[in-house]
Amino acid sequence: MGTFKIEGGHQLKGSIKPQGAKNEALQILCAVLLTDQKVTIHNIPDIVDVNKLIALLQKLGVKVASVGANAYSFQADDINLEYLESEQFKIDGGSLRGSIMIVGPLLARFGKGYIPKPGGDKIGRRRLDTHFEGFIRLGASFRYNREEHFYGVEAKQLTGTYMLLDEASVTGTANIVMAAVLAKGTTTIYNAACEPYLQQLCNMLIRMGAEIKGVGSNLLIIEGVEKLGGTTHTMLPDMIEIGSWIGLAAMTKSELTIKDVSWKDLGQIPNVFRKLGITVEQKGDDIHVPAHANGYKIQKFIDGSILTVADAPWPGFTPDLLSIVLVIATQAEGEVLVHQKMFESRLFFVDKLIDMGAKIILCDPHRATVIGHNFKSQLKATTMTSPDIRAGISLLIAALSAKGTSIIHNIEQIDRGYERIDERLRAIGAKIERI
Ligand SMILES: CC(=O)N[C@H]1[C@@H](OP(=O)(O)OP(=O)(O)OC[C@H]2O[C@@H](n3ccc(=O)[nH]c3=O)[C@H](O)[C@@H]2O)O[C@H](CO)[C@@H](O)[C@@H]1O
Ligand SMILES: C=C(OP(=O)(O)O)C(=O)O
Repeated sequence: MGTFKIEGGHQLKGSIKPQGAKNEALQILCAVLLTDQKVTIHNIPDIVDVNKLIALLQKLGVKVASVGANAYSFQADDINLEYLESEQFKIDGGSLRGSIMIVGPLLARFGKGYIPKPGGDKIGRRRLDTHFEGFIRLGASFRYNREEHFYGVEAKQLTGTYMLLDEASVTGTANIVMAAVLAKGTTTIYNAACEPYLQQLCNMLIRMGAEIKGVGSNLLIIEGVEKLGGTTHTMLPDMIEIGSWIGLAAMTKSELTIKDVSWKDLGQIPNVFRKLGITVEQKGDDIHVPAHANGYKIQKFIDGSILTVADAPWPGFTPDLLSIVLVIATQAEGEVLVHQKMFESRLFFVDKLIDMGAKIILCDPHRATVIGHNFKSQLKATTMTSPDIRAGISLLIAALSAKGTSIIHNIEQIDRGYERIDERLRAIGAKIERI
């Protein structure tokens, strides 16, 4: 178990460039299975989950070559389907969430897709019904081995159809889209997720020869094609990292510039932080957060009632930033209700913040009320364990703002989604060590 030692209470300064988006990378990497041609991908984040997926693709027979910093080419022209039936695949496929998205491309191109129960954060129930119901609608047969938690779909030929997804699942939509692009006829997907991750995936598939209408909306119409070809793709900056750095700047009263953020793809993110009282300035395509020497004040709703920040499928606010909202609210002036609607076990980490002196009432597994200190009382350093990726980064931000030296264990959770985080934070003045 890896550990960070963090000396808190220091102001940071400078600029930080976000990595390529983790959740986009996991979709895009699976899409290379849809063609026997070469696909070159730039701005791939060097993080544990993405590297695990690349290793899995290699074991499947995909030829992977480094073509520069954070850039690789992939060629899936000699796929080894036997790996899918190996014991090793059960270990590899079960070690991250993103592996679930190899199923759609494999099913569409090779007639079968298998996957063990995927890993990822333990943040509540994470069902896969949307994925498999979609494949079944396209004509696949489905089986599930309950003892081994092993899923399988098979079909000689997928056939386009109309489907209304039971929920706007991000990875579910990606998986179904990747199956439908090679199905026979027209597939209409209503209640599709439309996060920038998915827009990027659809645009890449279109460049590979797919016919997709409605990109960016919750109604996708896909005309199946026989074959897809190669392309080049560049990942967007990671919007969750961008939100994390806005929070980090505010909590540590630091002036930070977040470089090349792709403002047009940030949706509600800048405004939600503004509602928390944080100044988020647009400078070209950068975000500038000035030092909040006098703190920041949470806004109220027009009628004077307490602000609620809740998650929702895009263009709603992403659930992956709610843990960060929660931690920065602990030092704001005012109160906020954080409502995590999607996941039922993502707020339990507030215990650790309460230990550090934060005023938080966990109302139920989905809702926490935070009463900010307005920097009148500093959080106290402590020893903690990171339960999941976003709680992990939130605890790290809390530790950087706290008085004294904190220890965070289980930092593998943070490394799964944040590239060389200790090194990058040290470059802006953070006192953080990997021990
Ligand atoms: C690898 C990857 O891309 N992971 C992301 C992906 O996970 P993932 O694709 O696994 O998440 P889903 O979009 O399937 O669902 C997330 C949760 O929200 C619930 N739900 C979803 C949609 C909906 O309309 N109503 C509803 O209640 C689901 O039951 C589930 O509990 O999307 C999540 C939601 O943005 C993010 O937290 C994850 O970081
Ligand atoms: C929940 C997340 O990731 P995953 O879906 O990979 O567990 C996340 O990125 O916040």
